[in-house]
Amino acid sequence: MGGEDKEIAEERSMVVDISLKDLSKKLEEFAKARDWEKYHSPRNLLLLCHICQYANVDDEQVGEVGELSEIFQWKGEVGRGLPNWEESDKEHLGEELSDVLLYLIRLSDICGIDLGLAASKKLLKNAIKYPPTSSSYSL
Ligand SMILES: Nc1ccn([C@H]2C[C@H](O)[C@@H](COP(=O)(O)OP(=O)(O)OP(=O)(O)O)O2)c(=O)n1
Repeated sequence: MGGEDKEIAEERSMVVDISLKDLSKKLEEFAKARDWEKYHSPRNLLLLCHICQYANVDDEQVGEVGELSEIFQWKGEVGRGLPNWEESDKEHLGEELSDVLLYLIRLSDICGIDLGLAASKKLLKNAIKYPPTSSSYSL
């Protein structure tokens, strides 16, 4: 089995409940195997993640958050659980959400930020700022 086939077979058999750290490691391996580490600078990753890039007038590229927004464009308000959406649309949404998550994880890793730890600390900070019994604040 070739290197690429082996990588794909491993991905298929992967457990679903994966940690941010494991994803981070997989992204590092993915970039290394393709010699893409040189492209994964913080600035490039941020651009790939969310900014519309115009290489020239005929070549418009939308960052991953842009692609995510396009899915919801013209759909109006959407109900919880996405009732009436085609399965293929839901699958597409999952892919675009994943692209955003993966670039954020890679950006964090390249910047030396432990995203799981940072997010846990932020959750705690949020809980202190907005106590559950308090009704005196409004969003
Ligand atoms: N320099 C790159 C390019 C891609 N990827 C990975 C991370 C993303 O999860 C995915 C993004 O791939 P594409 O740029 O091909 O984007 P899409 O999959 O969204 O394709 P398209 O824009 O054609 O819908 O590939 C990466 O790590 N580093």
